[in-house]
Amino acid sequence: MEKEENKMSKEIDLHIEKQHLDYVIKSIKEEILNYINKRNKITENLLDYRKKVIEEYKDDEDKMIEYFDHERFVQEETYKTIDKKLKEMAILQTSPYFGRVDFLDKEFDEEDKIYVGRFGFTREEDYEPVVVDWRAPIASLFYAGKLGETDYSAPSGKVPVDILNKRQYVIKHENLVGMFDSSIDIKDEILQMVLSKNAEEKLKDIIMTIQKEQDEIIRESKDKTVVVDGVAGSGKTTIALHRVAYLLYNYRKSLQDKVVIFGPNNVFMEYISMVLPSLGETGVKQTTFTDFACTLLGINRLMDLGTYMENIIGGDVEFINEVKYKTSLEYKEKMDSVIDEMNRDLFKIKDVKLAGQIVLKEKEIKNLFYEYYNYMPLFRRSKKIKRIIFSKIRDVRDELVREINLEYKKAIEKLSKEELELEGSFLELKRKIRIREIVKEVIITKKSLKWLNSRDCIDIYNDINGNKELTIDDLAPILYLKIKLDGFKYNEEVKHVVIDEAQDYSYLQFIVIKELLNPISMTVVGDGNQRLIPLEGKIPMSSMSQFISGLDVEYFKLEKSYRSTARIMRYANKYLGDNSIVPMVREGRPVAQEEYKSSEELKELILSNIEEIKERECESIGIICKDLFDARKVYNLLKDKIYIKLIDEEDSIYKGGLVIIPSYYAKGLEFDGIILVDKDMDSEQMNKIKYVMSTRALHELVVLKGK
Ligand SMILES: Nc1ncnc2c1ncn2[C@@H]1O[C@H](COP(=O)(O)OP(=O)(O)OP(=O)(O)O)[C@@H](O)[C@H]1O
Repeated sequence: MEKEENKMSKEIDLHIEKQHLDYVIKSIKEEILNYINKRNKITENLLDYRKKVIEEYKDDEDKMIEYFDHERFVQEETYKTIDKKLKEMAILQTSPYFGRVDFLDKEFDEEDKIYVGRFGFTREEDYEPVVVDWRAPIASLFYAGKLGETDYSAPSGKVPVDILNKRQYVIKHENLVGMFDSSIDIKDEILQMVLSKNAEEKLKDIIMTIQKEQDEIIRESKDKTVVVDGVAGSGKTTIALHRVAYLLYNYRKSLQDKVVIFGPNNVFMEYISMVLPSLGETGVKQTTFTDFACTLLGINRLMDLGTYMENIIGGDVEFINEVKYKTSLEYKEKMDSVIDEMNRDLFKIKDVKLAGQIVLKEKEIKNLFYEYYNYMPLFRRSKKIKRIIFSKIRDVRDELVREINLEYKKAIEKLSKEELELEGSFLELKRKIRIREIVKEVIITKKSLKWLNSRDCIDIYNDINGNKELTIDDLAPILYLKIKLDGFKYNEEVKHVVIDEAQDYSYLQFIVIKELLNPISMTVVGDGNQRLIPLEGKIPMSSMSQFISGLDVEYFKLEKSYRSTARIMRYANKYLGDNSIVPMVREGRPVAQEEYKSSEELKELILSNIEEIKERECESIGIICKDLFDARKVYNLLKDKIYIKLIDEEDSIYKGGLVIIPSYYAKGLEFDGIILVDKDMDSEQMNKIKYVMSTRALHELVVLKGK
């Protein structure tokens, strides 16, 4: 009986939900028409107005040009908003929402409910939203842990509520395909479904299944700098991008076009390029530190990432030691001491003379350098002081010329008419010669001021660096010199900076980003265990607040991987000497381990494993080798047997399917199945690489070990 009743009530519920969905979709469709009409109206109005203007100003070309400029601006601005709204509604129309929260508003003692979707939707004549944007403050109730008493942060302050129920929907092509109620964790069932799917070519958004610990980071206040240390696959990149979407939605006026994202390489930048557009956000600058710095510095020759990583992975001791040194705090101190020394000694200050006359005394110049303009960066100061000296030289020159002219005037005044006829032109010539001499003296004095010329910071750095080929580690120190010596500034306003794979950043990289871009806050995500670049001591990102001032830093940890199965994570953890139990959503197949003795055996093993993995419906398979040298060898073994793509340079684009990739380009990417070619001895460095390699796998991991 009870069962019957339950079934009945479920059916009624489903019916009500279906009706609600129909209502929402109908409303969206009406609103779309409404907006299209609006668009047409605006075009009509603009055309009418244009006609009038053409009539009025037909003889005034300037006015016409001015009008068309203005019209284009008005059109662009109005269409931008309307088009954005239309795009959002077109997406909402097929799947308007994915969640619902029923709650008691404790302030008004009133029951209420919200439907949460990818974008917000309110009918034009209404105030109450039909669908609430997932980024709106109240939508946080959907992502908050359990049912019961809690609150959310509204602009007016915290609002206490009692969550009564949460429901999650799967809506596809306007149809309600599934519906789940939950009293504990609403997202479990859907999460299982999402995670068991195959990897896609590009990273995707996770708005339907954001977890509580992730949501807290995404919704952290805009002035907080969040530093997230999370295991591989815990969603760090995804969270960072969702945080950007969240911040832009809630603080659009102050943040639009003022967010910069730094990623590790261009393969990765391409891989993440769809997340923000799918969340309706454009205009976010996405770059790598290398591209950013090289453009600013005008550097076009730099050791490429491949060669750099090969040197490290190949165990080039001298190179590795240099990397360690250049990324250390000690190197920053070295730059500081170079700057101090230049401040003290670069300019050998002396009296400036013109035609034997002192223009400016050494003491006066020193005073300008070390007292009056001491607050300025050295080369800005020297330029300023040079301008002052030049102007003083001009004064002295003018005075000397004035004296000569006066002397000449007096001399000719003394002459009689006859004498003037005889000597006048001679005296004039003499005057001109003397003036010319003064001009020559001015040129000499100006030339003698070479000691005041500033030096190019890249040249200064090349001297320090022994003119070696520049690598990525040299970019931050050069920028640092430019900031401190030239007073170099970035010419666009930036309010928020995201740094992904931040475990690889050096002290100076963080410092330079902060000083150049001067953001109010940052989102910094990384995983100490994935640092492939050698390092002495702790990774800088974990102590950011100690060496960077002016940021309100909050540290977070994420320990659950959503990418890999529990078995893959347990296997990968062994490379770190970590046997901790990993809480995981799915157990997965066992990790396969096989040995090979020759290239021929390796080839056969790879081919048979590809077959098997494909049979289990994995679509993307990555064969990961430690470096490019190995990757090329494996590629040559396979290329005549199967269609396979080698990712061998930073500009290669990953498009899913079957690829061979060196470990350092695979950072941040993921594949349904991974075949890990392991032919090296275990060392701390190699183990980290193997950790990165194995954690790229979602469902299957095969390790082929060379004997
Ligand atoms: N809450 C979630 N719901 C569904 N999928 C999720 C969730 N969190 C993360 N994922 C998925 O887990 C995978 C890993 O996410 P992501 O690449 O952001 O992790 P990461 O921590 O940056 O990894 P890595 O350290 O390897 O760079 C992605 O496929 C992402 O979509």
